[in-house]
Amino acid sequence: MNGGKGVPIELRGVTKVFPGAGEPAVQDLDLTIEAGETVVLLGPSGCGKTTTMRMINRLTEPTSGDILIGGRNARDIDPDRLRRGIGYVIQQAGLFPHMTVAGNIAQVPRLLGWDSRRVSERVDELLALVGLEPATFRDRYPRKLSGGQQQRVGVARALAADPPVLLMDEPFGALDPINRARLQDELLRLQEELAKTIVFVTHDVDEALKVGDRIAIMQRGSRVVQYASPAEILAHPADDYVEQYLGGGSSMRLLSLTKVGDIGLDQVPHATEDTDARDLHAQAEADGRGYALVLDRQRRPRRWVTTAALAGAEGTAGEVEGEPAEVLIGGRTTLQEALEALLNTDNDVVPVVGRRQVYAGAVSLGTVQQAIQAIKSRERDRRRRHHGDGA
Ligand SMILES: Nc1ncnc2c1ncn2[C@@H]1O[C@H](COP(=O)(O)OP(=O)(O)OP(=O)(O)O)[C@@H](O)[C@H]1O
Repeated sequence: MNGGKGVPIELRGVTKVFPGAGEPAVQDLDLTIEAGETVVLLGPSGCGKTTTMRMINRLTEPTSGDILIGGRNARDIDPDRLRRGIGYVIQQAGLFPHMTVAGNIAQVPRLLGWDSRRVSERVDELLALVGLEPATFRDRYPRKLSGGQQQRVGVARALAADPPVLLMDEPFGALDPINRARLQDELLRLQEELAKTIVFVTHDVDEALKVGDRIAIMQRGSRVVQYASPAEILAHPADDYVEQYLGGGSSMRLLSLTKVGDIGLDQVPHATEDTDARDLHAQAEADGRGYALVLDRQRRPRRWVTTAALAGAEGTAGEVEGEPAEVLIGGRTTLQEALEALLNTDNDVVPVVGRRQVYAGAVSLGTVQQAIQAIKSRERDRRRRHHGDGA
């Protein structure tokens, strides 16, 4: 396996029976993970998530079945070599206490025989990548770091040799909620850049929904009850077990998953400040909402004006008095955040801006509601098609 972008992983009929155990920890598991995808294994304690993950890097050997990584059978790859191509992050980082941060990160590159200059450049690059100032952190010992910092170093270490695959076993499980959310955000950012194939174990539903491209919801014996995107799982849980596991609030969760830039936006009457006020007035009248948005010449939202103020105005739209449009949201804002913004302004819409704050549309309560309904019906159709095809 060469470094770099993710490769697919395929589990075929994988079973693991631990010696002396009554039932298999993993039974006849089939799972396909696409290249560059983050797949979350989600399920209750003891259902077999960790065992499944540890078979991918051969820390645990399957009793039967095949695991293909980038098309090659893991069984045919020397375990040490295999593990150098697979970054592994565990809860509480598992850093070596007697080694500095740099020493910990440099482990695999040194094993690979990189020269010391290349190693130290890589260490600094990775520290910066995970948000730690290299000069401050490279020579520290793990005990001098907070839990969140240790976990960042753990991620840097796993990425050291640029492996195509990352296994993350409850990586943020020991962190407080704020640091946990922060590291989840960082992981999403990193993944956008690196496109590794990531297998991520958690039993936290919100974490799974946030970081997963797809989620495998498991029961005992690693039996997969549903394997689908977060939106599909929320819109259409496969059965009562999944529904219970999600614990309700599916629509609320869809709000926190969906980005404003991905939904159909509303349009409010709008014009740039050099437009004739009468034109904007005509637009506002036709719209009937009672207000319009004036943009500056770069099309950035500037102020709200009422239809009444526009009526009879003779000059340009920019000369009409109004309230400054202070609350704006970007396309990467979640619907949940957009709702908060809506609740915190006196207006019933919030303008959405794109690059360079250019006006792109607006969000209202109605827009949010329609978006959630659209997601649900889209997922329903997808499901129907899927079942139709499979019949
Ligand atoms: N080394 C082992 N020897 C014997 N049994 C084991 C071993 N490792 C795991 N098991 C058993 O296999 C089953 C699955 O364990 P596993 O750790 O994979 O579950 P998990 O879903 O990751 O749980 P958790 O969320 O608590 O980590 C459990 O019944 C566990 O007791």
